[in-house]
Amino acid sequence: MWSLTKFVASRLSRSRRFFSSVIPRPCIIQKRGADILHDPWINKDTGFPLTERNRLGLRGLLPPRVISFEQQYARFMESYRSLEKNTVSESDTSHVALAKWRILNRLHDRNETLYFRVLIDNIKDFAPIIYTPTVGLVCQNYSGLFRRPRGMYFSAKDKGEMMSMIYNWPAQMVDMIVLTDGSRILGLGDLGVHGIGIPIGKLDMYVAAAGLNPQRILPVMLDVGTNNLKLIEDPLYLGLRQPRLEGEEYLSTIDEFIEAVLTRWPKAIVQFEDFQMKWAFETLKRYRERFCMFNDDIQGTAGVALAGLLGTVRAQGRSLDDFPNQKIVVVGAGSAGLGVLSMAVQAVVRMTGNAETAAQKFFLLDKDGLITKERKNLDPAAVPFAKDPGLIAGLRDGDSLLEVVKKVKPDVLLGLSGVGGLFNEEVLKALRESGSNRPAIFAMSNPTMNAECTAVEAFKHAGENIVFASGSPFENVQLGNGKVGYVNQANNMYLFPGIGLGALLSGACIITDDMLQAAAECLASYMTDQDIEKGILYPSINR
Ligand SMILES: NC(=O)c1ccc[n+]([C@@H]2O[C@H](COP(=O)([O-])OP(=O)(O)OC[C@H]3O[C@@H](n4cnc5c(N)ncnc54)[C@H](O)[C@@H]3O)[C@@H](O)[C@H]2O)c1
Ligand SMILES: O=C(O)C[C@H](O)C(=O)O
Ligand SMILES: [Mg+2]
Repeated sequence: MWSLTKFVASRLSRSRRFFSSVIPRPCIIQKRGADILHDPWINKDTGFPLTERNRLGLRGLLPPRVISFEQQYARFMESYRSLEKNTVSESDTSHVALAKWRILNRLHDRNETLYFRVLIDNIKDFAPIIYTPTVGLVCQNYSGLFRRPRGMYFSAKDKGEMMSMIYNWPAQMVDMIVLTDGSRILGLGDLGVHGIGIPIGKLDMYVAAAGLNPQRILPVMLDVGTNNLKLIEDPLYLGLRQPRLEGEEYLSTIDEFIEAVLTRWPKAIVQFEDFQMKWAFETLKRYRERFCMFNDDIQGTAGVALAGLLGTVRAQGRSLDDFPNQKIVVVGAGSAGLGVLSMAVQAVVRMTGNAETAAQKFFLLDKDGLITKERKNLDPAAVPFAKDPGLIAGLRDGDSLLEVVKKVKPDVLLGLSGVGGLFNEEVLKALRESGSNRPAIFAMSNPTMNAECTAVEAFKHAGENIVFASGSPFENVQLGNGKVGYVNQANNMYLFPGIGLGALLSGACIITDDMLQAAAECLASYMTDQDIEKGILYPSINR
């Protein structure tokens, strides 16, 4: 009996392997009637054929005509495109972006199959709507836009209850969680519970770009209060109207949530997103050896920036071995800036075997200017990157960005400050004089308003020969003689879906620095010499 079972099982699994690539497997559902139409995971709207309407108790609950998936798709795209036609002036841009987000969001709430199909097929056009920059606008207006909840909300008031709450989530399995406490949403500051838009957008990218199962993802908001007074005073604010928890109280709340998640889904991967710097570093240190997690703003960003920096050396006509000789000024000593610096330094150490050389070529500024060893009360995470003041003649603690660019003459200016317009005309013109044959500008802060400069400004003031990348998307710039100034989107979206998918498929227990370094190098390696020569550092979003 045993061997017969084994024989049948082996036959079945072989035929299953053959057929699974050809025939879609049936989806067995317990629900019937209206419950199906209200479940976006299985709803097909008017697409249910008559046989299914009979079997599932849907007859009479839908208009009689069956509208095929393809017709529904075309109808959706037509309404979406008609919104574009209504844009008459620049000032309409954010209204139109929000209108586009609304119709995508309604589709998401109604019919996930169609939603993800249109998203995957039109990722280049739709990413700026469901993700950066429009998602920032959505978070800022969340209370007004809220119609239906998505994901889970745990709050400081739920202490002691989280273990049972986690079982309220309807899916049996969860592979990927994106978690935020809303304390630093893009460059928009503390948005409290409104920050849930970010985990939702990130997980949409996981499905669209990495093919994760949309029924096994979970966006989570951990609402520990907000220090944004405007929100606390708003009677319609949907989150806790109290100051943020601090210290042990804060950490024990996160601990309780993590314990609940890992009890129900021990293999779930957790991406920490948009935590203010102190908690971003603290939670990474606390959990990274204990379960499969990473901090996207520190580690994902670093990988994408490193790939861009490696591409830049090539674009300057130098060999990759020359990377350690690049002078790089990083503006912003927060979770993202420090993450980039530590990964870039690690890369140099790997190339040269010398930690001293590694630290020499990088210069770090925060809101108080250049950071040197003379700086008082420096955040411990920034200490390894503090400069020796005597390194370059006249370089002093607190030097302004303009002074630093003039004295250091960098090859790369990389902004993660969250301050729009920081790379002003004077700074960009000083970079032009740096002597680098092809200076690079990474204006990585999000959303668009917070970019350190626009693409047009960069090509205008720093010269047509630059390499340009920004965190939020900009159009390519038309230069003289019919030439094009290429705009790269240096955004962690190029890595986090792959990091999560890789961790999931490999069954990794933790995510190591070496894995992230490998991911960055892999991203850099996709680019051909022809792309790089044009100043293209990353694959197209469609790819
Ligand atoms: N492109 C991407 O993939 C990506 C990834 C992560 C973060 N970001 C963006 O980077 C920005 C910063 O994120 P973070 O998590 O590091 O924030 P953070 O608050 O931790 O750090 C901001 C840093 O900028 C410094 N700063 C502020 N004003 C400055 C000024 N005038 N001059 C120089 N430095 C100044 C602050 O002192 C601080 O060190 C945000 O806008 C975020 O959207 C982009
Ligand atoms: O969300 C993004 O677009 C990138 C990054 O994670 C950020 O915080 O800005
Ligand atoms: Mg982020």
